[in-house]
Amino acid sequence: MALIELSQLCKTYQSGEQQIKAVDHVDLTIEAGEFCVLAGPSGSGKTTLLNLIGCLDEPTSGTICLDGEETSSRSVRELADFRLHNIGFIFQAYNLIPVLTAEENAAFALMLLKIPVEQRRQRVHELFATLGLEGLEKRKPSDLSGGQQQRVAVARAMASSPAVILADEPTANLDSATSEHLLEMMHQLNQEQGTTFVFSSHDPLVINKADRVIELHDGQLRNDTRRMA
Ligand SMILES: Nc1ncnc2c1ncn2[C@@H]1O[C@H](COP(=O)(O)OP(=O)(O)OP(=O)(O)O)[C@@H](O)[C@H]1O
Repeated sequence: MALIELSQLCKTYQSGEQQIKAVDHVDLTIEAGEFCVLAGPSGSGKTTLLNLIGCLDEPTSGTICLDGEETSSRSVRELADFRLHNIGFIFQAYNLIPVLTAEENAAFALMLLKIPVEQRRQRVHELFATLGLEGLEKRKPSDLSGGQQQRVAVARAMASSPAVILADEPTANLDSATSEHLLEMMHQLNQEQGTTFVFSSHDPLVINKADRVIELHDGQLRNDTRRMA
């Protein structure tokens, strides 16, 4: 069974008199364990599609099946619960909570999942070691560099070991060395833990690292290329 199955998916925005087809009849299947990127020029619908997959937005028409179940059959509460248990989201602007420390931000989903405090600390400790964030646990986001904030956002997305991580332009605000390091860590998590990654990006670094490149153009799926390992 496919992890993500999109069928004739559409999202149309109304902008004044104009209708914008941000996602236009997309059929797409993503299996568990894939490391893939939604590529395409600015405005091609990458973020919109990622938000639809992540249940952060609702389609105008068409269906989204996650783990065999249609999202439209779930209530808002069930969707939020599904998201909490199964999906990690890395936002382009990190979206860390400014009043919380790095470790509190990373443990946020674990807190919502009511994981005991010692287990939360242990998990965040492991992730911070993997992501090279040791010593930064007590810092607030404003006292971290862009790359460090991005890695805290990755730790937050990884903390509950979700089946899938959706990452919107994860390298957009990072220098190339930091981007490469981050991608290498994500690839390692994909290989070792089987976590599915879906990126949106037009960064060649991300596109070259992905095992599958799904190209969008004006909201439509143009090309879908798999690379042999
Ligand atoms: N909330 C919105 N209201 C109206 N139009 C929108 C909205 N969100 C996105 N759009 C439009 O939908 C289209 C797709 O936008 P989207 O952000 O998904 O593209 P993208 O490929 O992620 O672009 P970028 O690479 O610049 O982030 C664009 O024409 C955009 O202007």
